[in-house]
Amino acid sequence: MELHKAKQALREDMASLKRSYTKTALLELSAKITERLEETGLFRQASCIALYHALPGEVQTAAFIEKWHLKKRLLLPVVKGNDLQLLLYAGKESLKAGAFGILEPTETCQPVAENEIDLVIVPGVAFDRGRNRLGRGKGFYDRLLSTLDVPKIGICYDFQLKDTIPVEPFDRKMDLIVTEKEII
Ligand SMILES: Nc1nc2c(c(=O)[nH]1)N(C=O)[C@@H](CNc1ccc(C(=O)N[C@@H](CCC(=O)O)C(=O)O)cc1)CN2
Ligand SMILES: Nc1ncnc2c1ncn2[C@@H]1O[C@H](COP(=O)(O)OP(=O)(O)OP(=O)(O)O)[C@@H](O)[C@H]1O
Repeated sequence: MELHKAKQALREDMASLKRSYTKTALLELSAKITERLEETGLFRQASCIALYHALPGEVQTAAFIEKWHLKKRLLLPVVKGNDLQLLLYAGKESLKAGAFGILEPTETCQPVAENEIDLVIVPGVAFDRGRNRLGRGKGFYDRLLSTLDVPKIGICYDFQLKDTIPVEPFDRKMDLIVTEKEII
């Protein structure tokens, strides 16, 4: 299927672009991105926020999570079969490496009712100016977001932001995209 191939090609382009940045450079950009995120009304007004623990190459969130987790309720995803479950983050000791090596909350962490979630912060491989998102191609976030009627903010590096990306009917648009250079 053409669209599928175009998505795959874009994922490969992004992977090689990311390799041209050092870990330190990406950490500095991540700090700028999360500073901008903190200034948005959606973030300031939210008290219960679903976030993610980053993989290398994604916008890094570890410092941000530590900064905010005593001030707001933060949820992190756990891969359960084909779905993501969101559990309440309860400090570093409550995390362990799960599917794909991502730090995930353990079983001791509490689930939170969907209607209590105020905001979802979403990772992505690429985004576009129409606020579309391209993920890793497993549909985890597409499925999660299709059942959550909650504002979504995509965070990415400026080099991950394209004019347009391939979109399929099940892809969910973001309400906002935050990069180190702009908010869309
Ligand atoms: N930080 C972070 N957490 C997340 C996601 C994410 O994209 N980023 N997810 C969003 O879905 C879920 C996990 N899904 C993932 C899906 C694929 C890969 C991954 O590494 N894929 C490899 C290919 C490996 C394979 O095919 O087995 C790759 O992309 O190179 C990682 C996470 C939940 N947590
Ligand atoms: N709401 C949904 N319900 C069931 N399956 C879905 C849904 N959304 C997407 N999928 C399936 O997930 C697969 C992957 O979709 P896509 O390539 O858009 O993933 P992605 O958005 O890049 O990845 P991810 O959401 O994991 O970050 C698609 O083939 C599609 O069949």
